[in-house]
Amino acid sequence: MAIVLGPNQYGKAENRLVTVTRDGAVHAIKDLTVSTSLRGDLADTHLTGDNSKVLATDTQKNTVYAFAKQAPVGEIEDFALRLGRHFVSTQEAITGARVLVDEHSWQRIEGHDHSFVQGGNEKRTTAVTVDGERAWVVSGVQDVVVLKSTGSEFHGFPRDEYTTLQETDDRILATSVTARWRYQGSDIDWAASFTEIRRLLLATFAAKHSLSLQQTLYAMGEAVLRARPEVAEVRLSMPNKHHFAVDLSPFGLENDNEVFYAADRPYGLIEGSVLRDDAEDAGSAWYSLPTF
Ligand SMILES: O=c1[nH]c(=O)c2[nH]c(=O)[nH]c2[nH]1
Repeated sequence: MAIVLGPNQYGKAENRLVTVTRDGAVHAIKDLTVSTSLRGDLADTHLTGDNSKVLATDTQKNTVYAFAKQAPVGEIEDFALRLGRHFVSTQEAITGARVLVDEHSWQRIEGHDHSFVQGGNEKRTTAVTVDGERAWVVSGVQDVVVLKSTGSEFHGFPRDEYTTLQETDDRILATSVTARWRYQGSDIDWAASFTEIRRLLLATFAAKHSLSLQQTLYAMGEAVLRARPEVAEVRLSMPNKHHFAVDLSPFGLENDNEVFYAADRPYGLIEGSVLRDDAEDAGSAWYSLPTF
């Protein structure tokens, strides 16, 4: 038996980067969390401690900030591609890079040139994988909390000796959508694509009469794939944020689907992928991404 080194990568995780673009008195900000990971001929440092091929994680961090100064950050996909290609093309031992960027949302305070309000927890995300000459882009949106107060049913499920859930033809449906979509190619109008995909996801959640959150999940992915040829696959992770109608009968009151207990845990967790059956292969696009 021999013991060998398996897959490995290393980098600087969660660099917090904020840029201010000064267009006269009117400023724009970008608030990003950037993680870099490099792969390649890295056995020496693991086996002997020889670091001659190890571009320090501190250097990777510095590169993120220097790149933000040297050219406009632009769309997160472009920024991640620039960084990933830089590491692979300038370090002989480095054959692959993974760059994750989360963009935190800020909105201008109405009428103000340089004051902003944070737009909640929602994040726009990208995960760029560079492997030699090839690159994969998986972008997404995280923690988009949505709720519909009707248009959702759940019934027809099996009843065994442990089943207590009542069937319902009218319930609240609420979830926090995390979606990631894999692009085919990298010559894409990232901003327009993101805006439209986010709109399609929300419009479908709202419009689809739901018989299960699973059905809603599939419909959301399908809507994106039907409308956006640049997307090969959509992965969705959607916690079912249960809202239970409160039993008001002890107080002599009827609850006509108006008063709910919003449970925070446990929650159903519905996850799935919707994809084209002729999509180009995913390579290492999803490798070590925090999706199922
Ligand atoms: O949309 C739903 N899907 C389920 O699988 C499920 N299970 C459950 O208890 N409630 C729900 N709702």
